[in-house]
Amino acid sequence: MTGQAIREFAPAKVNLSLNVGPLQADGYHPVDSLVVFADWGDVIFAEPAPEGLHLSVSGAHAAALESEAENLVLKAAYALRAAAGRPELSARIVLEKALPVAAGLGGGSADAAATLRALCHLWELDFGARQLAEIGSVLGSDVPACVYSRPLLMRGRGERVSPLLAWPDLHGVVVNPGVPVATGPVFAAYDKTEPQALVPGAMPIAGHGDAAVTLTAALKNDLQTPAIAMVPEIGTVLDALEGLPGCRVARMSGSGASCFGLFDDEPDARTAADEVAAQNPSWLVQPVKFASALV
Ligand SMILES: C[C@](O)(CO)[C@H](O)COP(=O)(O)OP(=O)(O)OC[C@H]1O[C@@H](n2ccc(N)nc2=O)[C@H](O)[C@@H]1O
Ligand SMILES: Nc1ncnc2c1ncn2[C@@H]1O[C@H](COP(=O)(O)OP(=O)(O)OP(=O)(O)O)[C@@H](O)[C@H]1O
Repeated sequence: MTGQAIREFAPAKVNLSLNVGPLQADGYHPVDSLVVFADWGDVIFAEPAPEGLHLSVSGAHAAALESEAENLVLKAAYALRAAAGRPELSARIVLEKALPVAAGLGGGSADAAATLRALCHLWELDFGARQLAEIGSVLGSDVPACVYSRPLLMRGRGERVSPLLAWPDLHGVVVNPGVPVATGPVFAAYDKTEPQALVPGAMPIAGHGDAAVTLTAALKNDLQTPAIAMVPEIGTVLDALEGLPGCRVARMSGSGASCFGLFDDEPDARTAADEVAAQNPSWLVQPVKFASALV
């Protein structure tokens, strides 16, 4: 990459809560989810190229990805070019893949959203966040949320996002047991559990961390029980998090297998992360801050 490269952070998405309604005719489920983003994620670099769209992938989890043509980064680049009506636009893109793949952290969606932001800048296109979210919504249900990458409510099948203006920073630990989980089969397993009609949640208001953690503790993830039935390691991770001193909430994110624990402050979260990592050396354990000013 040259000095002209645009850098965009692609933070991990965590669903603090996830209510899921019954399967709709379009093959998707209505959701109501309180979503936050971590100071941990992938990075996208984009720079000018003489012609075409080119991607190279590096980083700890690069090997888990399929062909470059299937990568959501290139799909996002093509979608943006089409939306702009400018097929001649070109770029060289590098993805540094730090997030585990198929982990419930929205990594592919985060990469797609970061690509939209980076190329919009590189190509000097006049699209705002709302338009980028709309362009990205066909690539994945989590892409609109990832375009904003700040605390928000996600509704519809993921395409309706409402950023939360007064949600505080929170400290936590994200743990992934190393078992990839495909999203579709977890929703399908949920369908066998007689889903209830979705009751829209109220707009959460929590000006300080303690109120936000208390509010989060009262919520749930409807996919957690079916996911644990499919992947028992998720239950083991939740038991480990719940047993840590100072853990106020332990829950699965998205369709799993990643889970998070919330703690009162950063030192508590770091101590807990060290302890769970020491006891489970094969797990990916990451202390994080869920923050608003990430992208
Ligand atoms: C579980 C969440 O991560 C929560 O944020 C999202 O709802 C899923 O987001 P995603 O991974 O971007 O999902 P997509 O790639 O759009 O969809 C994968 C599959 O999950 C199922 N799916 C996804 C989203 C949704 N609201 N209802 C669904 O039933 C569908 O079977 C779909 O074919
Ligand atoms: N850049 C990318 N990063 C991750 N996965 C990608 C990417 N491009 C394509 N994919 C494909 O997308 C699928 C989902 O991967 P991802 O890591 O986004 O899952 P996830 O974290 O479970 O997502 P979600 O939380 O949105 O359900 C995988 O099968 C993967 O091969």
